[in-house]
Amino acid sequence: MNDPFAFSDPESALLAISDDLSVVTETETTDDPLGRVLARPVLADRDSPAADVSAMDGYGIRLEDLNDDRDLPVSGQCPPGAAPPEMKPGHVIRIFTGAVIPDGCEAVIKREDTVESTDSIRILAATIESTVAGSHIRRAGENAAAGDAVLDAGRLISPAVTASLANFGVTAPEVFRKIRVAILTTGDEVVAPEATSLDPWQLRNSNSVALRSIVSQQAFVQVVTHQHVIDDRQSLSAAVAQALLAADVVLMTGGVSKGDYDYVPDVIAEAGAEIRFHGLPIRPGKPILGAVGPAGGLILALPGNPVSATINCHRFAIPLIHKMAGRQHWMRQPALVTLDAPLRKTIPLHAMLLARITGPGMATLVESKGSGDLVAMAKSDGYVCVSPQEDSPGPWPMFRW
Ligand SMILES: Nc1nc2c(c(=O)[nH]1)N[C@H]1C(S)=C(S)[C@@H](COP(=O)(O)OP(=O)(O)OC[C@H]3O[C@@H](n4cnc5c(N)ncnc54)[C@H](O)[C@@H]3O)O[C@H]1N2
Ligand code: MOO
Repeated sequence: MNDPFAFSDPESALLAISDDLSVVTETETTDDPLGRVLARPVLADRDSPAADVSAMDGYGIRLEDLNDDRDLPVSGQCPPGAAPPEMKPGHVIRIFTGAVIPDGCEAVIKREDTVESTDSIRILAATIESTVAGSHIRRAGENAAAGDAVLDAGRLISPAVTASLANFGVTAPEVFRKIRVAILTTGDEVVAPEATSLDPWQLRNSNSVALRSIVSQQAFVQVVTHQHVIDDRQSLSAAVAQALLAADVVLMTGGVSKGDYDYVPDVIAEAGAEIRFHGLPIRPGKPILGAVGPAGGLILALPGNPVSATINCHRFAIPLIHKMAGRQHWMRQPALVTLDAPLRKTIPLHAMLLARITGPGMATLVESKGSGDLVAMAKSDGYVCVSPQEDSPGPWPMFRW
């Protein structure tokens, strides 16, 4: 591990390594696009809205018929889902939200701004004053004209985007293929979570589950393998080589610091990867290693301590995987929170501290015994990122699980 650090903060390390990672180019169409990354811009197939439509339930009127001294006869109905009827001069037409505006109709009056009788209405004086051409009318193409690009390539398909896709008739958009992730945990003391009779020197493999949970929250990730390897150099080399062939991203935990069995850095270098950083000024996670594989894949070797592995997978792997998945805006913009109290001590490192949301823009730190405290981590909503030598309550960025 190099000291001084190759980068002074997590963002610089992320930006530097991101430049060398390969970004997916292969595409596919999917009828289940939620959470995937759009590979091509989407163009409006028709004006949106397709015609002038009413924004309210009420009455369509010509401006010349707007006056306060008479009842206006209602000449007919203009419902949505039908071509608009003709509108006679000197009359209003009953119109409904979303219905197409008939020829000659210049404004819509909301029905609550009228006094309604059986076959006529009287418009309230204040409404007559305020009504202008276009009142409560949505104009054809005001959202987008046919042929306009309404969604850019590189957009994450959120629930909001699915609605827009459906509106423009795109049911199976072209998206980038999924990013393949391999998870390799290491350590002779680590046993499967199913294990029931453990020796005191054994512990269950929580890192494999944490990493899988974090990456699987992204619909554009496919976990192709998750494997546990003992601290044996040859087994580790074989597992890393295999993972690099099978996956775009290899996430490892354990064996990355300074112990006699910490083969991970050497094995990664021997696999032909270029190590961009080994050690960053962060806590937890100081021994973290980031490398770029021979084909531009990401290798992130996270410290074995469970809180460290979880936080740093979330902090480093997720934005980089977003970049590799083709997302245009891949660097996250976490919300700022203010803590309910100043920090008890300062450290010369970027601290990532487990925290719980207590209200809008407010959080409290979760008491924790350190980077092995999975009990504290389960009580947290995420972690706040505090700059070196700071003890102020913030505001600080908070990443939520
Ligand atoms: N001399 C030094 N020693 C250590 C340093 C250092 O800078 N100098 N850094 C410390 C820090 S910080 C961390 S974090 C750990 C990271 O070490 P490793 O990545 O080599 O991790 P291990 O030693 O393999 O394991 C640490 C800890 O985590 C447990 N573990 C490992 N894998 C799993 C898993 N899959 N699921 C659950 N728990 C796991 C393991 O049993 C250990 O208790 O190094 C410090 N030492
Ligand atoms: O990364 Mo270590 O987790 O600071 O204990």
